Amino acid sequence: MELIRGLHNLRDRHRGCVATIGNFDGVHLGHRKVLAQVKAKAAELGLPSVAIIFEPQPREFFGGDSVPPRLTRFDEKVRLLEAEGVDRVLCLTFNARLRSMSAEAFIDELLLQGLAVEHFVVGDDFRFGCDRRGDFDMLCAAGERHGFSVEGTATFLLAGDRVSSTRIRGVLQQNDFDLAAELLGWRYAVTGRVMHGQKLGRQLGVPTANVRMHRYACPLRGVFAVHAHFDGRCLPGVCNVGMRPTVNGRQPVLEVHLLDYSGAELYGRLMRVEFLHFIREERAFDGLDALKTQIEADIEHVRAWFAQAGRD
Ligand SMILES: Cc1cc2nc3c(=O)[nH]c(=O)nc-3n(C[C@H](O)[C@H](O)[C@H](O)COP(=O)(O)O)c2cc1C
Ligand SMILES: Nc1ncnc2c1ncn2[C@@H]1O[C@H](COP(=O)(O)OP(=O)(O)O)[C@@H](O)[C@H]1O
Repeated sequence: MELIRGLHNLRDRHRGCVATIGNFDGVHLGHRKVLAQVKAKAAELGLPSVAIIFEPQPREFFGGDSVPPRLTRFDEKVRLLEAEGVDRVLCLTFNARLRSMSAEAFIDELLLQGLAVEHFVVGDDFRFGCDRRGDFDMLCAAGERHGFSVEGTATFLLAGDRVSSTRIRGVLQQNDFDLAAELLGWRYAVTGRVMHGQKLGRQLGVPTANVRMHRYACPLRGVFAVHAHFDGRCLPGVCNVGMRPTVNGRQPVLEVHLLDYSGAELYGRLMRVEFLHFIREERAFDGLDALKTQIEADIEHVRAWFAQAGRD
């Protein structure tokens, strides 16, 4: 798989392909259907398949309060797209320039000059270009003029509803990790480097690996039973995702206490934290003693859950 960062890195050899475009946050089953359509057509035409994505995602560029939490960071998204067998990922930087690009320029610079697409797969509700003026009909008309075909994607349903990143965020917020895994095609996890915290954990007798999160973080809050993957190992743990009101935390953190771990320092390791089961909401405690008592109870709760679920 080839990752192309930005329109300016397109070369002549990238011309001629079957492409699709979107945020692909989560690379869920709906996305996979679209990618399967792209790959099938690419195979038929003997051309490479290309997924065009944005970084940041457009709503993150516009900012404000309504920015949805991410299901996948950029590198995870690219890894999942690669696993789906896409030949190329073209990542467009969503900035002021791209934002103000007209729909006509979008077709001309990206689809015609840049990629010379022969077939374009896109949802029939897809909007593009400055102020979202471009739509499916405009793409079809451009296709007829310039000799590329355009194909709409069918809505993909599972358990009666459309599979979408928004639906999956909602399912995760309800802590239904099994349904989320079905919709995603993978078990929801957050991956990041273990960084230094306030060193309070060890003092409390409960060391916690603090995992760096994406700035548009994670849709979850609370205490969970998790599997932590690092260095090719998978260990059970208890995880808190939240603001840590008891110690006046300022921003959301994700921290994992590994049950029965006494190995090497974890700082700097890449850790993947898979969510299995919701335990409770985060709370503000009246001091560290009360917090410590609760965390000890959480650890017992999680041990009992693993024992009953037979999952560790
Ligand atoms: C299982 C678990 C549950 C936690 N629950 C809460 C909570 O309800 N409220 C809170 O303020 N902090 C909670 N914490 C976070 C602790 O405040 C945190 O682990 C402690 O401050 C250590 O931070 P450090 O890793 O930066 O040293 C929890 C931590 C763990 C491991
Ligand atoms: N069972 C464990 N679970 C998580 N981290 C552990 C465990 N045992 C030792 N550690 C180490 O302790 C560190 C966390 O200790 P802590 O006092 O909470 O420091 P910090 O505030 O820097 O996270 C981890 O990054 C890891 O290197």
